[in-house]
Amino acid sequence: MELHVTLNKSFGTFSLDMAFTVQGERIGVFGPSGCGKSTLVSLLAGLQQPDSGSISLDGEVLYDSHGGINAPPEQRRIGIVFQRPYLFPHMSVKANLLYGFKRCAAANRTVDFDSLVEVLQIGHLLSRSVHNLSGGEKQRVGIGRTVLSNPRLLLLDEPLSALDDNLKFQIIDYLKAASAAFRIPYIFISHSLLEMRIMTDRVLAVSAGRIAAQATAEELARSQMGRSPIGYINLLRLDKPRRINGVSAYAWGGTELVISTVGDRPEALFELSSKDIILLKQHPDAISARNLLECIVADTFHSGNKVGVELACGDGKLVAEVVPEAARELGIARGSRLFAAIKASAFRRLE
Ligand SMILES: Nc1ncnc2c1ncn2[C@@H]1O[C@H](COP(=O)(O)OP(=O)(O)OP(=O)(O)O)[C@@H](O)[C@H]1O
Repeated sequence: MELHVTLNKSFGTFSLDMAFTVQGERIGVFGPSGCGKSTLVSLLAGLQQPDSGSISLDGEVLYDSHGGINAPPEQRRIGIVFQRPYLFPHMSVKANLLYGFKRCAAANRTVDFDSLVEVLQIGHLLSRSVHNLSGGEKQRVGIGRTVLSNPRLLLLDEPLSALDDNLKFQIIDYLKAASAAFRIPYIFISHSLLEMRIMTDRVLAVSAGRIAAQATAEELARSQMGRSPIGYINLLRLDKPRRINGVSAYAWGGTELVISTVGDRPEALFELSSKDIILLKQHPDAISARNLLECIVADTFHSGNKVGVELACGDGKLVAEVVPEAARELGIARGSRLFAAIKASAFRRLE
């Protein structure tokens, strides 16, 4: 997918003024509340008209204020998944799913109904009314209805914001699976950097109606580390826990991580903040932290008033943060050897 955009739109004191070109299949639009993310979505989809500018998607001009081009939403073939799915209350799940499909020109119908139902695991819901579906089921039906309208681009407008953590990760898997199965690129909109890192390859960072940066989510996470109260979040997918004395030990990077959460799942995603890793120059005699990892400094970076330290711990990678004075005292430089101490309780299970 290749998108060229130049857009201007003003409402009262707010003005959106964006110009960008972006290529890829998993694009993110990241920014705080009120920065203009949803306005961008509605301008791209043709739900609102810009004051001026142009939009071209894969070489096709959808909007051009100079050329007098303004393709209506149905011709743009851009599907939107909203924070809350607007399902038709008087229709069954199946009728809701088929709504967009029936309106889509036969030549554009590349998404097969049965395959979609399987990808989203909604076969058992088809004859149900939408009234008593759970939040996660509703969202799956909403995704299904949008995907079945056979869009060439999906705009995912904060589709996870109304869901609790557990459900969020289920829906992430369904969104990724549907986009991959039917080869539909997406633009994922969110104020969550964590979601950006899980869902996207390239991110447009938006601030006050402007594109502040275009980067990978990883680059953004590192650049925000020193300014963020939660630091840099290490994401660790761990599996096959062993239960020992009320804690779990997961194989990781050729060693083991001891985590105090005892889960029932064979595999889970954990987060660990860069703030929760203590670096030591020498092996201590004894330490209360249950994890003491021998590491090599793979890289360092500056972020705000902190130094980020990328650690290679066997085959595993972690990012820790220290103040510059600590970096000097520890002699931190690429290739230096350190110990990383992490409490078993510092890991938080995300799914
Ligand atoms: N139709 C409108 N009329 C007047 N102001 C509007 C209109 N639509 C949006 N705005 C204003 O434009 C700004 C950007 O709104 P927008 O909904 O695009 O932000 P957002 O980044 O999506 O925020 P959030 O994450 O909270 O949904 C806000 O200040 C909003 O109040």
